[in-house]
Amino acid sequence: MSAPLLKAENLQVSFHGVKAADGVNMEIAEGEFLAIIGPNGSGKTTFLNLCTGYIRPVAGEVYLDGRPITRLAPRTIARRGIARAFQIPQLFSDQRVIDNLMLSIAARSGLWDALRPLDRPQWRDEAMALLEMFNLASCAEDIAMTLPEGRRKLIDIAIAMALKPRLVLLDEPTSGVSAIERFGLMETLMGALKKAGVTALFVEHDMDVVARYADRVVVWERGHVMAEGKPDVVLNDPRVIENVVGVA
Ligand SMILES: Nc1ncnc2c1ncn2[C@@H]1O[C@H](COP(=O)(O)OP(=O)(O)OP(=O)(O)O)[C@@H](O)[C@H]1O
Repeated sequence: MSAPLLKAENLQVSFHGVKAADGVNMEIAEGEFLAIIGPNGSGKTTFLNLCTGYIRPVAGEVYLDGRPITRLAPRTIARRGIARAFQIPQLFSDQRVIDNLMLSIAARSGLWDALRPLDRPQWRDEAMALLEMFNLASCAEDIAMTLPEGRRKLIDIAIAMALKPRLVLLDEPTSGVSAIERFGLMETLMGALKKAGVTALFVEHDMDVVARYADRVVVWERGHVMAEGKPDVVLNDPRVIENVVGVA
């Protein structure tokens, strides 16, 4: 079996005595779509922060392709191939969608400066290709804040894809999106990631979304993994139903 793309080993971190990571061990294989579920405050977002360098553990390691990344800066981790989209989309809301994309591409290439034009043909072409990936080409000229939350979430993920990641971490991709829009959003999102060959780890509270889109599920409880496996098995585990599914 090939080495995992990402591996976490015995991660530990506390905030004011609360163990937000209490011996986290988990792996994700290349190409996998992995869902993280768990009650509020169980440490799911903390885990994403540990994987992306936003916080550092007091013990434990995170490995990407077998190399430790635990104490690297967020920018360095992003360059190594882990991109992230947040629960609340991190967009320049008063800018056009295409500008949001071009800014990210320009920042990645290290060529952006405020005194030179942002709209360059090669950045525009790449931005349009990213928007097309997520069926967003028709809103390229729209101001980001005028779009519904589902589209804003997709734009945020398209921006994350500008980093050409191998792994994307998605914190609640369907939160704030209506039940009607949710499956359309996930269909577009997961279809695009699969086509691009990108591995995905997503935190999710909607168990129907998890059941449909996750290859595997890990269940968080008080800072560690309490169960994992195929969605149809895990989501029917009485312990998971009692602690997570029943309260989601
Ligand atoms: N930067 C921080 N400073 C202080 N406490 C924090 C910080 N980050 C997380 N915590 C605490 O750590 C615990 C785990 O929080 P975390 O946000 O990781 O949980 P979660 O499972 O993502 O919750 P939710 O489902 O509500 O988003 C909580 O008690 C939270 O208050």
